Amino acid sequence: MSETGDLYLELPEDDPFYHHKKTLLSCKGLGIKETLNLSGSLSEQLLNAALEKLLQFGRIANLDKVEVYFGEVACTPTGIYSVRNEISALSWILWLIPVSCNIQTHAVNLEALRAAVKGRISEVVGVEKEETRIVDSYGYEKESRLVEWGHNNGVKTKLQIAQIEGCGRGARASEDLIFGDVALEIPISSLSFGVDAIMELDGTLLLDEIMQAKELLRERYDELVPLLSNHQHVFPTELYTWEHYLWACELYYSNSMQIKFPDGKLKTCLIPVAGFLNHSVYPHIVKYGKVDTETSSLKFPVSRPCNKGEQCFLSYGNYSSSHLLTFYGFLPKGDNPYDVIPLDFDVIDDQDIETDFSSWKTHMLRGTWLSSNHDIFHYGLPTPLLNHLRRAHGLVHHSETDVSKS
Ligand SMILES: C[S@@+](CC[C@H](N)C(=O)[O-])C[C@H]1O[C@@H](n2cnc3c(N)ncnc32)[C@H](O)[C@@H]1O
Repeated sequence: MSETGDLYLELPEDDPFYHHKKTLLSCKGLGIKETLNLSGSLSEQLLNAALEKLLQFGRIANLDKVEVYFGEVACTPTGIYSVRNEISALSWILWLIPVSCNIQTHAVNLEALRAAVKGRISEVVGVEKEETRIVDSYGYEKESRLVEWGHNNGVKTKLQIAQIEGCGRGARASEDLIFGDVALEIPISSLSFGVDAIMELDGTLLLDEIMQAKELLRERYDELVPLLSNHQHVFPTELYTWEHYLWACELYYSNSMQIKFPDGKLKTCLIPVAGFLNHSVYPHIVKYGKVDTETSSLKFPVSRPCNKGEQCFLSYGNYSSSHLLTFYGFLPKGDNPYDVIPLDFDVIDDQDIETDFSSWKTHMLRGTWLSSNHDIFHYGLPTPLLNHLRRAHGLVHHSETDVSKS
């Protein structure tokens, strides 16, 4: 925000879908850099217009691969691409609006804009909310002991563990949470279960299970690795270490999260308490995974309100329902925008494709098998796929299919 009351929006050049997003922005009459003037006294109408422009930009800036691919056709009449995208776009806008400003009129406008964005955040999920039936709170001793261990080791949480119908255990808000509230904060020192944390489980069946599982993994590793070392050219020793093997198993057993540490390294961690958070296509927590260097902790802020007693959901990632079923053993409720079928086509021999950055090299279709709407025309064919098919049949020259020119 400048002294003149301007708010600057910019699509970062290192965005992995920069060229596609640039094209989508231009379809909306927007550039990769936009300025929003918030000076003077703004009428409600002007403020709404500013919010719409911010949202159009924010939605496109926050699209992921699948959303970019279906960008044109997926956008609903309300302008929403997906619940995940809408939540990310609105929270991106909130981070962008400065919290303070010396000039009184600008400050009033900023406050009104923040209030309007917060209003939209509360409305995003609306009737699609996931209903949660709590079976029991803190019903099991070992979960309570883990939470207690967390408290003693600097874990701060506004969540309670509960037995939830259809989800096993889950986490629910122990107080009303609004945008930006940190639902869970784990100190860097507790980002993986150490020996002392595991020893908290002493005397429980869970500890036996963990120890047995670890022993079994070690046995399997000890059996396997000597065989691999006979074929070093295929299985280089440095890749088949005990640490790498454990890492793969942790992933396999699905409770881990990929966390970026202050040294820039990505590590797979089993995070206490966070491991109780269930997944939803209408998540509360979407922005996590990087250690905050100022506090040396990992924070899980909510991006939409979660009322006291409501189950607090995380987004595990942009996974299809079949992936969630295969690797996590459950089907998410509601229409999952990541239910897509990848399509494999031969590359078309067209020189323009090499130079056109906004051309797709892989394609996909929306999978309707798990959707509540099986109507064949509900999703339609995505524009990049149609363009590819037209080019393959020589119906149109590649450059003519550029959406910005259509
Ligand atoms: C990280 S754990 C979450 C805590 C887990 N519910 C428990 O009882 O320990 C991931 C597992 O939770 C379950 N889960 C996560 N989200 C779910 C959902 N929306 N519906 C049903 N089960 C879910 C799946 O079994 C998944 O493999």
